[in-house]
Amino acid sequence: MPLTIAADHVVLDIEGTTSATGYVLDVLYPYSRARLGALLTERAADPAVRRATEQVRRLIGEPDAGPARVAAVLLAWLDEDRKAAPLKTLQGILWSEGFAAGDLVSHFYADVPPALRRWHRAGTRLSVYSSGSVAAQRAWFAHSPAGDLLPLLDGCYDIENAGPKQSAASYHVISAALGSAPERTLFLSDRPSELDAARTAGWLTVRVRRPGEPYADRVGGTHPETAAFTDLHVGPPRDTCALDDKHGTPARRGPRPPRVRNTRTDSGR
Ligand SMILES: CSCCC(=O)C(=O)COP(=O)(O)O
Ligand SMILES: [Mg+2]
Repeated sequence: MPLTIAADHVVLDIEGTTSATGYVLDVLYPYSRARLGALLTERAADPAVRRATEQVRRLIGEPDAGPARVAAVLLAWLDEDRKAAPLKTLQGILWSEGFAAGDLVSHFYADVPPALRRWHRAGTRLSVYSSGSVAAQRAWFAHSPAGDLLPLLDGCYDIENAGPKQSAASYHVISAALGSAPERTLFLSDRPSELDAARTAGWLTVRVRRPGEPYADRVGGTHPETAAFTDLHVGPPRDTCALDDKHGTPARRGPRPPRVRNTRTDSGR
C-alpha cells in the first residue's frame, strides 16, 4: 500500500530499517568480538580507546579495572547487544578499519539504495541516526554493495552526539543541528519505542516492518507502517509538487541548504 509523507528531511535508522539485523549480528559483531581485546591492549594510548576504556570503568564503577576486565565487560555487552556508548565507539574504530581494508562490505535491503537516490534527487535531505557510532555509519554507507552512498547524507547522529534513541530530547538535539522543522522531519525505524520518542519531539514517523526482523512481529504502536521503501513516497504533497519537465520529474525545491557539520564527523556528511 503506497504511503506518501510530506517531509523535507528523512532520518534513517540502520539496523532493522535500511539493513538486516542478522547481517550486523552475524558479520559485524564477530569481527569486533575477535579484535576488541587486542585493541584495548595494543592501542591503549590512542585517545579514543583511552576515553572509551575510562567510560567503561565509570559505567561499571571500577576505576581500576584492567584491560582484561574491561574487555570481558565489553564482550558481555556485545553478546547482549547492549547499545553502550564505549562499545559502539570501539566497534566503530574496528569496523571502519575493516571496511577500509576491504575485509567488510555493508548490507542494505535491495529497495533502499534506489529510494535514497530517488529522494536525494528530488531534494529531500537525508541523515542517519543509529546506535552505531558516526564512524561506523560513515563506513557502512561508503562501502555498500550498491556503491558509495555517503554523498547522499547530510548528517550522521549517534548516541554520543545526540543521546539515547528512546529519549525525545535526542530528537530535539538533532532537529536543532539539522535546522529542520520537526513537523517536516521523518524518522524511519523498526523500533516502536524510538518512533514514540521521535513523535513526542514533534517528528513524523513511519515504522519499517520488514518480515523476519526482530521487531516486525511486535504488536502495538500507532505509527504508519511500510514493509519496504519502494512504496514510500517522500516530498511535498502531490498538489504542490512542481514538475520540471514533460515526464513529470519533481523539480528541486530551491537550493540545498548548507550542510550542518557534526561535532565528531570530519567532513560534515
Ligand atoms: C553501521 S552501524 C552497525 C550497527 C550497530 O552497531 C547498531 O547498533 C545499529 O543500531 P540501530 O540504532 O541502527 O538499530
Ligand atoms: Mg534499528
